[in-house]
Amino acid sequence: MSAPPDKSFPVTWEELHRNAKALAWRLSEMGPFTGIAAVTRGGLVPAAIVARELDIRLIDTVCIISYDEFSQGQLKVLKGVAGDGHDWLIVDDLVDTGRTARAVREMLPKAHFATIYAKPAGKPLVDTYVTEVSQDTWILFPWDIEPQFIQPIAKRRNG
Ligand SMILES: O=P(O)(O)OC[C@H]1O[C@H](OP(=O)(O)OP(=O)(O)O)[C@H](O)[C@@H]1O
Ligand SMILES: O=c1[nH]c(=O)c2nc[nH]c2[nH]1
Ligand SMILES: [Mg+2]
Repeated sequence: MSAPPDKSFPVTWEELHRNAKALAWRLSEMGPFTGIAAVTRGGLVPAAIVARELDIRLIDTVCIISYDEFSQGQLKVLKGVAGDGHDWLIVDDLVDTGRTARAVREMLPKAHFATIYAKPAGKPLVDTYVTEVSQDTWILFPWDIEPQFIQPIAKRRNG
């Protein structure tokens, strides 16, 4: 198991819900969208929230493996979506290096690509996002974490 980057950005379920709704508000001024392609697995929860807000019932998945915990591995596409993405919305939780977004965009070039979080390297690949996070920060999603004791910052600094 590789270690997480030093800087982390933990996200609670409430924050995620709020930010996914903020994304839906922005997207509600665009479209309308025929359906949503959720990029698994991280895009599944945001896609469910956006689908509920925009009353979209047609949901498909683009299934991609890119990271093994914190390290980027070989990109593997397990499943795509038919068509060129015209009038479709792609939803993922975040763009980091942009490698996943690039691969999905090649599959569905006409779709609108939306994420909740964007790091600078991936930002140009996204049409709509809510929050920018610095490149050296790891976003910790609520499904990947649980509450536990953590050292005060001063003690962490002194080794
Ligand atoms: O911009 P990139 O550097 O390509 O990184 C972004 C992608 O990495 C994560 O997926 P991951 O491969 O970890 O799979 P998961 O969604 O199943 O957690 C995240 O959900 C994005 O899909
Ligand atoms: O949970 C995650 N947090 C991140 O910051 C990230 N970047 C790529 N893949 C990621 N997964
Ligand atoms: Mg993902």
